[in-house]
Amino acid sequence: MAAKASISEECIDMTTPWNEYLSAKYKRSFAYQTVRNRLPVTVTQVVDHLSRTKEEIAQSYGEDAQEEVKQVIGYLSRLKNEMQTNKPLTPLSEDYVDVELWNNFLKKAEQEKGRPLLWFADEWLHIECYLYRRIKEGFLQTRLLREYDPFRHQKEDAFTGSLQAVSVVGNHLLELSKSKEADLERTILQFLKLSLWGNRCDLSISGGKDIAQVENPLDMVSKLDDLILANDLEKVWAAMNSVSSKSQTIDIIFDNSGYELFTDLCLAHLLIEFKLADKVRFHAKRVPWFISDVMEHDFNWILQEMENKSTVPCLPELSSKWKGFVNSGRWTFNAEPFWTLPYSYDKMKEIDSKLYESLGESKLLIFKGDLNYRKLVCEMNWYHTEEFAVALRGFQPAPLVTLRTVKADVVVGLRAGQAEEIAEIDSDWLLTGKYAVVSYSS
Ligand SMILES: O=P(O)(O)OC[C@H]1O[C@](O)(CO)[C@@H](O)[C@@H]1O
Repeated sequence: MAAKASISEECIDMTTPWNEYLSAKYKRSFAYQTVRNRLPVTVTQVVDHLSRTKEEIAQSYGEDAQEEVKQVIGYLSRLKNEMQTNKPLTPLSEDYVDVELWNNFLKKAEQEKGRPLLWFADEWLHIECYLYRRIKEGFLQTRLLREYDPFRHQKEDAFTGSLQAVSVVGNHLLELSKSKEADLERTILQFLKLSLWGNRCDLSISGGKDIAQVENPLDMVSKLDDLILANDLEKVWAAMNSVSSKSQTIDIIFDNSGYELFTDLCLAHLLIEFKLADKVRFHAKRVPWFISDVMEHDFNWILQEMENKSTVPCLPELSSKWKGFVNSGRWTFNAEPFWTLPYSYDKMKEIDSKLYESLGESKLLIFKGDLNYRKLVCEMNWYHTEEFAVALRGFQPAPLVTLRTVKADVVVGLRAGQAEEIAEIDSDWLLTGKYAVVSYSS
């Protein structure tokens, strides 16, 4: 079959049919809005940022970096054009750890479809992941900017803009961990909710605009329970509180930097302090991803930034504690390439059996955020009443939970009639992060 070129030929004026994969080919879907409007804006913002900061970049990376910035800008402009004109997805070419895996994926998809993948014809998950990986490729084509993260400044601003909320949560955490009378279950549930609602603060949904936690988060989370549409928090607590014969390791698969990362680390702190885990393994991204996702430098930066913030006394204290967790191996940081491949998690066993087996050693896997959710439920337009365990399609290396605010039009595990009731009062309910789901499966 020949690859069609124009978007108007490719796209159908309808919503996504039930039990189909989400795709920009359905014009009345969030996938379409994203590929048509939101992703080009993301690319433009990177271009603007590079143009604005090329002198600063040259100061840090050397004079030759100015030319390389121009080269990346040219590359990104061509990439945007490819997307906007529905061109075929081309193989990756630069030398990098995941190139073969990505190219195998693209080749296999082409064989199956009898044509290359197209921006407006194929699965949204694959397309959106591919865009972020191509942005990385623009930098890989340079000599000096291979490791440059064009979203780093936004991620750092997001944390600095949330300092007030960070300080409230940080003080509360220190009080609780020093208190002899803290109610373990209540405390863990509260911090699970802080980490859940921390996922509202992501830069990809806000189109990269400043997003910070400004409300008092302790007041906020106590009022939001009605907005958790599927709520397995009690089961999560039971899983954490159990003594597993396998291990006392808990894994957190990170989503965003900034305030959300801070809340995840607070939760990890309590897991160690309250002896619910003897080790917490973090999993993050190896390449700049969905604007605000955590990378190793973001993790290191937040610990350092906290150490330097002597105006907020709880932060240096927490930083020193957390650096201690890292140095003693009770916290480990991993950035496996699988997390920035396009695959949904039902494919992990086949594509990265080592990672699957390693996750299998865990007492509990905590998946943060919307994209992890999309990958868990294979990004299919399931009926909203479908069971979470069914949507996982066999992905169950260990007991797992998703802490996700709803920012894409896929959600499962609701009771009959619930989706219709919410849609009646809030037509955008799937897209704004106002609602959340906490779904557990063992
Ligand atoms: O940071 P999160 O929670 O994974 O969200 C990523 C966001 O990016 C999107 O994928 C759209 O670009 C949304 O579906 C989602 O809201």
